[in-house]
Amino acid sequence: MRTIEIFDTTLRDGEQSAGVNLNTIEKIEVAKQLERLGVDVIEAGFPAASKGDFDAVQRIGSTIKNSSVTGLARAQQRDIDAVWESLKGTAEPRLHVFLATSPIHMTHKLKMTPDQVIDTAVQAVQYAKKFFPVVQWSAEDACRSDLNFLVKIMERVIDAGASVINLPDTVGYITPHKYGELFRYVRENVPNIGGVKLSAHCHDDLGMATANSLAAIENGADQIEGTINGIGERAGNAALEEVAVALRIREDFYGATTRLKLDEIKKTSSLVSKLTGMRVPANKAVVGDNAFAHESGIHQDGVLKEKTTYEIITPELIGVNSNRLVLGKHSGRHAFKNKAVELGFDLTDEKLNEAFHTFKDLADKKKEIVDEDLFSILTNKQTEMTEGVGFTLERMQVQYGMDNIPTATIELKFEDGNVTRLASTGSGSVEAIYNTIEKILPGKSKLLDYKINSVGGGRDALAEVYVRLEYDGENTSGRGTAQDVLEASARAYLNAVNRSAQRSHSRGKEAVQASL
Ligand SMILES: CC(=O)SCCNC(=O)CCNC(=O)[C@H](O)C(C)(C)COP(=O)(O)OP(=O)(O)OC[C@H]1O[C@@H](n2cnc3c(N)ncnc32)[C@H](O)[C@@H]1OP(=O)(O)O
Ligand SMILES: CC(C)C(=O)C(=O)O
Repeated sequence: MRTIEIFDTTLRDGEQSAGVNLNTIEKIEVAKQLERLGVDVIEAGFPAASKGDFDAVQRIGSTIKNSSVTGLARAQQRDIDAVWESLKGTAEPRLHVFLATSPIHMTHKLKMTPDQVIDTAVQAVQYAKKFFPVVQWSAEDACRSDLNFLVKIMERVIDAGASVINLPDTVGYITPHKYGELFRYVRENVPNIGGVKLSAHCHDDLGMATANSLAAIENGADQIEGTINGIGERAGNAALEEVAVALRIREDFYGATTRLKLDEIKKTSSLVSKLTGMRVPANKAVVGDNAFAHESGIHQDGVLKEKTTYEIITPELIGVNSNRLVLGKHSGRHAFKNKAVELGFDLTDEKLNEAFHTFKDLADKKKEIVDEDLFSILTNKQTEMTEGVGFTLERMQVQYGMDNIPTATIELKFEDGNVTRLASTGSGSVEAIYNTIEKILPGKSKLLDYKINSVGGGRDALAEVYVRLEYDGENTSGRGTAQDVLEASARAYLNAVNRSAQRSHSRGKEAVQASL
C-alpha cells in the first residue's frame, strides 16, 4: 500500500483565514498537537511576513522533533533568507518557495513574462539549494496555467534542485477529473520527474477540495497539503482529517494510507477550533458534533440492531471517547492530572495546580464536568500569556431590567497595580460592559466582531466568547470563557487588549535589547 505524506499548513494558509490571529504560544501548542497527530510536514508560517511569524517558525522549528518544519517564501532572496534564519540548525530545514504560473497571475500580479517567471523560479530554487536539503517549489495557480508552460517550468526547477513540486489549485477552480488528469499529464510529460515528489494543495471555493485531493492521490500525488478543519484563505483548504479518514474508510478503493494517528483527530480539531475561534459546523464531515449522531427513528432502530447500518466511521477511530468522564467536585489532583495527560496536555506542576483550582471552582457551580470543560480550562492555562502584562478584571456588576437601561460597573486592575472603577450604560448588557471597559482603557478601541459558543451541552454549559477589536490602531483578537455569558464577554475583550499589549511589550523588549 502507498503511504501519502501529509503536509499541514494550518499555521500558514489556515492562519490566512479572515479574522484569525494566533500568537506564538498558541502556534506552538497547535504544532505540538500536529506532531502528536503524526503529520509529516508542518508549514509553520511565512517568516518574511512579520517578526511574529519569524519567531513562531523559529520556536516551532526548535520544539518539534518528529515532523519536518518548513516556512513559505516568495521567489526572492530576502524571503528565502528569512526562512533559513528561522530554521537553520533544525534537523531537516525545508523550504517552500512559490511563484505563480498562470497567465492571469503572471500578467496582472507579477507583471512578468513567462520567460522572466522561469528565470526567477530557477534562480530562487538554485539560491535555496545552497542552504536547504529539501526545496519544495509551488506553481501558484497551477490549475489555470498552460500545461506546456507548466511542464517547461517544472523541468527547469527540478534541474535547479527542487525535489518536491506542488501543483496548487490556488483559487479552488478545478474539478476532480481535471485535477487527476493534471497529475497524470505532468508525470508522463516532464522528462526529469522521476524521484520528484508531487504534492496537491486544494482550496474549497467550489466545495471540492477533499474530492480534488483524493483525485490527485488516485493519479499519483505523493503528498497532500491541507489544514485541520479545512480552515484557510477564503472558503478554506482541503480538510486533512477528511482526506485521511476517507483513505482509511475507502482503503479498498484508494489503496493508500497516511502516517496519521487518526485517534488524535478530534483533539486536534477541537484545539484548532478553540484557538482560532472558528467553530466547526455541527454537520462537518468527520469532526462535526453531529457526525456520529443519529436522529431519526428508522436510523436509530437500525443502529441499535447493527451499528454498521448507518455508521461508516466509528467515533473511536477519530478519538471520540464514547465513555463519558466523571470528574466532579469530589475529584482530587491525581484523577485531574491523569485526565489532563489523557487529553494530551503537558503542564508544569504550577500550571496544573492553577488549572485544578479553576476546575474545582467550576465543579462547585456545574452539575457535571465533561471533557469539553476540562479541555477548555487546560487549553486556557496552557496558552496563558506572561503574567503582569495588561489588565485584570477585578469585579463586575451588571444591572438589567426590561424597563431599565442596562448598566455595567467594572473594576479593572492595571499592570502597575492601580485599580479603576467606572460605570456606564448601553443598549444591552454586553454593550454596557464594553462601553465601560472602553472608558477605563487608556487606548482607543473599537469592536469589530463578536461571537459566542457554548462549551459542552446543557443549561450550565460554559460560555466561550471570541472578539476581534482594533486597539490603538492594531487589529487584535481574544477569547474568554466563563460560566456566565457576560463575564465571558468581558474576559474576551480584555484578552484581546492584553494580547495587543503583550505584542507591544515584546516589541519594546526587543528594541531595548537591540539598543544595548
Ligand atoms: C497563495 C498564497 O496563499 S500566497 C501566500 C500569502 N501569504 C501572505 O501574503 C503572507 C502575508 N503577506 C505579507 O505579510 C506581505 O504581503 C509581504 C511581507 C509578504 C509582502 O509585503 P509587501 O512587500 O508590502 O508587498 P505586497 O504584499 O503589497 O505585494 C506583494 C509583492 O510580492 C510580489 N509577489 C507575489 N508573489 C510573489 C512570488 N511568489 N515571488 C516573488 N514576488 C512575488 C507581488 O508581485 C508584489 O510585488 P510588487 O510590490 O513589485 O508589485
Ligand atoms: C503558496 C501556495 C502553495 C498556496 O498557498 C496556494 O497556491 O494556495
